[in-house]
Amino acid sequence: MELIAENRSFGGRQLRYSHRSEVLACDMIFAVYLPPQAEQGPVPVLYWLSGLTCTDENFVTKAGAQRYAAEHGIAIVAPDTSPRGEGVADDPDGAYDFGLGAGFYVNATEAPFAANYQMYDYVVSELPALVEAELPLDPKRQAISGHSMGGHGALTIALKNPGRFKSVSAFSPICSPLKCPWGEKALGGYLGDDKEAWREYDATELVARAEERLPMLVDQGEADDFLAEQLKPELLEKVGAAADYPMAIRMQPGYDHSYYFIASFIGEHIAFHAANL
Ligand SMILES: N[C@@H](CCC(=O)N[C@@H](CSC=O)C(=O)NCC(=O)O)C(=O)O
Repeated sequence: MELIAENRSFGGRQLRYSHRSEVLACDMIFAVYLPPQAEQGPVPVLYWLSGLTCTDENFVTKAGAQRYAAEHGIAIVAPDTSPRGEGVADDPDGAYDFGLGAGFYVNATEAPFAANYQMYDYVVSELPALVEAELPLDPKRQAISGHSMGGHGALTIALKNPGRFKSVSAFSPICSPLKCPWGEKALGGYLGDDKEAWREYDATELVARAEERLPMLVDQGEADDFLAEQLKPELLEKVGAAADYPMAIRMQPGYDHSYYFIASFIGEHIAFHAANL
């Protein structure tokens, strides 16, 4: 991997790398924040998955997470949200909710997307192996979080990999892609018409059959324009209660879907992960 940008931040380093992804069959860019504690030895790591239209940069420049990551001695790895580059298939109409910037953290099986859109394997396997080999990260202390499409990614990846993460959190996650327009479009496009395959990437389905009980924190703004149609935290809450899965779902009055919301609570999310790492 090649270092392409570096900025000192809260005593640590905000880094940006490019690399060739074999899994995605394209060049990729990702961001890493290393707290000052990483100078002394391996530190725990939080993976952050961003939402629709984002690159690795939205979270890094807007969330204000570095202050809290430095305070708690946690590294943050923030990948891009889809494969990139010439030849990578996109939404035929250039829509923002499918294709580039909208990989949904699944392994596509449908042509032409299957050639590059393997974001689940990229986030679960290829990227962690790369950063663990090159940077002072402790693979035994991992957590995962994300926003909207990335909240769906964080919840599903944590639930599908018991024993891997110490905690999971999400801001405004798409709680059931099986039951919302964003999810129906993306899972249909990447996985085809067989909804059995979709169930493997739906947090409500995965909570219902989960064996592990992972500390889980979800924040959702009550003034979020996407809340009723796309996000539906009530579905996650209902299945969590039925499965006796302990989760904190906090409705936050007045907050919308933006990074102003994320920046307001990212400190609490990082403290939550720090307490479990
Ligand atoms: N219509 C909007 C939708 C894009 C949007 O709101 N993206 C969110 C994530 S939504 C769910 O995954 C986001 O994080 N945007 C980036 C940002 O920096 O705010 C549009 O295209 O404008």
